[in-house]
Amino acid sequence: MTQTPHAKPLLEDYLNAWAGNDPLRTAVADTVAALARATAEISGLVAQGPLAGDLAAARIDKGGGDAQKELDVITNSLIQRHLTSAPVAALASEEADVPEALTKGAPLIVAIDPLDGSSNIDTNTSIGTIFSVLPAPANVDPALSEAFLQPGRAQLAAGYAIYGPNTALVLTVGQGTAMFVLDPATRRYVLVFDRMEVPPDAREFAINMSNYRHWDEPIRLYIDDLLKGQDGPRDVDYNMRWLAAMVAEAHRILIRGGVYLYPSDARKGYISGRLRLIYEGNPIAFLMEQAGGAASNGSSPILDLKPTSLHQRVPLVFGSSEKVQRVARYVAAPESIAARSPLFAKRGLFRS
Ligand SMILES: O=P(O)(O)OC[C@H]1O[C@](O)(COP(=O)(O)O)[C@@H](O)[C@@H]1O
Ligand SMILES: [Mg+2]
Ligand SMILES: [Mg+2]
Repeated sequence: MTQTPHAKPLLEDYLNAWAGNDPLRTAVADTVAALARATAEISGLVAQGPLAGDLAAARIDKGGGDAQKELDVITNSLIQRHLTSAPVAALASEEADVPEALTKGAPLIVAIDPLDGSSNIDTNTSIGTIFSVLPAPANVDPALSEAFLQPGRAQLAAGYAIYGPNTALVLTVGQGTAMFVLDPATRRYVLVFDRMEVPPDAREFAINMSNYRHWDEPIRLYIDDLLKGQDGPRDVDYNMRWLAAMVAEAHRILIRGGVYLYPSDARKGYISGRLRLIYEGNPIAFLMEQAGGAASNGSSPILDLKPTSLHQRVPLVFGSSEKVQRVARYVAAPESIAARSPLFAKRGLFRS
């Protein structure tokens, strides 16, 4: 007798099992399913590359490193179109100054980075989409920016799609971080990992080293100590990666561990780093915490921050919790770092 292989759960199965008969959860499940359909369509477009036109063509340069590309605009309107049939009252996007009103009276609002890693579009390297699902607040018009100024802990779901050699969707609805892969044959997302866990002891860091001279002293000292490898306080050699798309770094860290840093620096426009709190920092932080990792602005957990404006930037450190905590110790103790002598370089606070 031949055995029928167990069908692998689809994203919809996972969402339905989680939602049960709960109306709010069902709304979240429907919204995530709509976002997933949007990312599957984006994946098809990205796979065509230059055959789909000049997706990297420049649109407007908004400054602070945010040059808008053709694909930023296309993905933004595509996601908006998919969300019109979901229970979403308003959509905020990196690509729009103010939120867009969608379905009146709907219980949810969504914030997105429709295309993360725009500088990778024409190089055939990984890019992604990031999303954050929040409750529509009771007393504020959901289409106002104020509606989105909720701490990351209020998120009901968050995730990203990564368009790499395969397309994966990584999601949390607050019961761990799950990973789905888009089956190219069926165009459905299939569950691959139910509960991802950031491996605690990877020896990899991700930071844009070209900004070294612009960083504050604690970040320079932290990275200096990693670079010293076996001869320094960490006692082991580290490897460095920089993929220029945060989703790709987050994906690697969820699978292999390590730490990502985009700190504030002295360049014009980078006083609070580069990443946006509401639709980049918060969803990634939720995914990291749900996978046993952590995310901070160098001192406080990202999810505890109360946003003050829709497109607010935030210094961002995420990955294994032990590494995120160590960065915070460097940031909290600049005097002792400045005071340390070569004698103490291999012992004490910075070795722990
Ligand atoms: O070019 P830089 O400064 O290293 O920045 C790379 C960073 O910028 C980002 O691409 C910003 O995202 P967008 O492409 O959505 O603007 C991050 O994902 C990435 O980590
Ligand atoms: Mg981005
Ligand atoms: Mg973007």
